[in-house]
Amino acid sequence: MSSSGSTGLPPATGAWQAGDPPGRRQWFRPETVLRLESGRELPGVEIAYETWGKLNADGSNAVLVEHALTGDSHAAGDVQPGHPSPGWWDGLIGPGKALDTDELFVVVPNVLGGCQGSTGPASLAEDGKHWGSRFPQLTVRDQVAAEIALADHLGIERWAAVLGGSMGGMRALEWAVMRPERVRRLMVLASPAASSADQIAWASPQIHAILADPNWKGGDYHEGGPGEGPHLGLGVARRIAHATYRSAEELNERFGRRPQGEDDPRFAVESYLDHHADKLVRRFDAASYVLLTRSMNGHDVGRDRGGIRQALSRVTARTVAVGVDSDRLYPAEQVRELADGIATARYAEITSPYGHDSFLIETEQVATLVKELLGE
Ligand SMILES: CC(=O)SCCNC(=O)CCNC(=O)[C@H](O)C(C)(C)COP(=O)(O)OP(=O)(O)OC[C@H]1O[C@@H](n2cnc3c(N)ncnc32)[C@H](O)[C@@H]1OP(=O)(O)O
Ligand SMILES: N[C@@H](CCO)C(=O)O
Repeated sequence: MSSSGSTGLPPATGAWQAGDPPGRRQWFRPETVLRLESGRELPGVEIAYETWGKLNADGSNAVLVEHALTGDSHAAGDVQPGHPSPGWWDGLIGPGKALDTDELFVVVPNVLGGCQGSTGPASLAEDGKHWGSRFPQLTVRDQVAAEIALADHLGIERWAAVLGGSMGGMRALEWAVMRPERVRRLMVLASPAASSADQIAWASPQIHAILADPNWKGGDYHEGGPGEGPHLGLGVARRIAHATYRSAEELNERFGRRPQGEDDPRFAVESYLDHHADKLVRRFDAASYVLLTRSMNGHDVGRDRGGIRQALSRVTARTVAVGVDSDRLYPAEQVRELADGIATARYAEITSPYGHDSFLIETEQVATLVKELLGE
């Protein structure tokens, strides 16, 4: 069982918490200390991950799926008594599905710095106390470095495919740049080669909302136990973020100017954002949210590699970069530019009213693209 302790949250409804049955989760603990891009060292790393299917004899059927900001290793569902637990890419992973687990060995790690089993600010450090503010800032490359150690541990020399959306797309792309020889195919969904000023700007009020919450306590709130975190700040952050994850057209069409109810003074769209905020604070740690958001802000494949073009020229994987026509956070044009920079890439576009979240919602379109890529 992981040494990850309380995430400082109210009781979770859907996500794994210390004390819950681990389900199909497994933990990998590298024997060596992880040396970070910053020069700092991170000891006691644990990576939680889940797998579906079986690795074949020559190790050629392994697929890595990288989750987005608030996702986790539970990409495909399973049902345990008392713990029915759907996965966030259920429609894509399973027997006979686009990622056919009768044929493929699908691996989904929880990102390093996250709060769903892998080591992060809410985990216990070697002194038995929560890392809290002492947890070092990570880069996307640090997160991939931990996953490279996991791949070594699992005996996977080369992934048949690495796929990810949004923050997961950043890790997928870094894999293909850092270890081109280990990535045969690559799918990057709704994700850029480098975070833009606009994306960093939207992240800024989210981070400040959490830091301004008196329960943030400089990042050292975890000792208070569940219920003591900066939930108000995290909820505000989620409201801002969730609005950027959907398109203006969808929100206007779906909610209009409708009030939530006769006795409820909120607009329906406000109630909708409140609901998503409430759900997130019950399943996610605010310090992980801040850390991962900063990792995304720092994402730039061109850093210390002679620029983006130079970095992308390293990629040898058969690549599809997928934009969403209604994505206002990671605009399709930015994803097209990414595809243009990779000699072995093509660009594809999801047509949807749902904005950035379409990579989680438009299962049929994503499935078609996945099948095409795996057939190449
Ligand atoms: C098991 C887990 O926890 S999964 C963890 C991993 N999760 C992830 O990786 C992604 C996180 N989730 C998300 O990003 C989003 O929830 C998505 C993209 C999956 C949601 O996509 P959609 O299916 O389009 O859902 P949508 O945004 O319409 O939200 C539906 C919810 O809003 C609620 N809702 C709709 N209108 C309103 C309203 N006016 N007031 C209040 N609530 C409302 C619905 O009741 C529904 O609630 P529920 O999810 O608790 O059942
Ligand atoms: N809804 C997604 C969007 C982030 O890309 C998430 O919460 O992870």
